[in-house]
Amino acid sequence: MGNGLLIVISGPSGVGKGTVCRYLLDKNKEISLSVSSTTRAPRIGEIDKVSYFFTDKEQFEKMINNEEFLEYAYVHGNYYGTPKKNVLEKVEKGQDVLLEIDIQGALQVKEFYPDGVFIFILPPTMEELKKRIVNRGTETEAAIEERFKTAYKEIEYVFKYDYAILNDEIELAVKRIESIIEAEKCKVKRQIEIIKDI
Ligand SMILES: Nc1nc2c(ncn2[C@@H]2O[C@H](COP(=O)(O)OP(=O)(O)O)[C@@H](O)[C@H]2O)c(=O)[nH]1
Ligand SMILES: Nc1ncnc2c1ncn2[C@@H]1O[C@H](COP(=O)(O)OP(=O)(O)O)[C@@H](O)[C@H]1O
Repeated sequence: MGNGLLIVISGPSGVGKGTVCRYLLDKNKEISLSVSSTTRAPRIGEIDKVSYFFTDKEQFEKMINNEEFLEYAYVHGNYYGTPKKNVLEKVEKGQDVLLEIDIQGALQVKEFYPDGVFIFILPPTMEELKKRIVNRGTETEAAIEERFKTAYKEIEYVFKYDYAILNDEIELAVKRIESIIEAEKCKVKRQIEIIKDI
């Protein structure tokens, strides 16, 4: 059994990463989601240990010092990190693991795991992106402005990724990601053992 896929998804705030990932995971039960730790306060509807491991700055910094993170970053005034535990073990056991993380984190993952599949989600337009952040209704006006301003800088990093997915329609975006996963699994380098056995 070869390795599973380490799928990394990034994109600006409000582009629909969370929504697209939820649809993808609902339809593909074999993909496991890496739950991140964060010092951000939970939004209404978010569940501790399911949406994120919600923690405080002191605890997070302790985890950094104990090298408990695969990667971490400071985003929009808060820490976010992928707990090391499980992710690589799962991939090595052949399981596909999904990381929904920011660009700084994705670049760290790419450094030591270049075999990952790096996907960037794009909005149809910047106007639509703004509309989505505003309509989600989870952020203060200042937080919306901060996220929107950062979005312009973030989008420039699309060129560091393997794939760009336009999130115009959720179902279409999910289908595009499923096609990428399918194609990645067909790569010769991922089928060496199967090919040898023919
Ligand atoms: N580096 C890193 N970024 C993360 C992690 N978890 C979430 N993020 C990113 O942090 C950013 C802010 O996430 P969040 O507060 O949920 O806000 P949203 O993007 O507006 O939904 C997003 O770009 C997430 O992809 C993580 O474990 N590591
Ligand atoms: N393809 C889409 N078309 C219209 N609205 C969308 C689409 N994808 C997501 N949304 C909406 O945009 C808002 C932001 O989505 P969310 O998944 O929270 O983004 P992110 O995780 O990237 O910050 C939510 O209100 C969501 O319902």
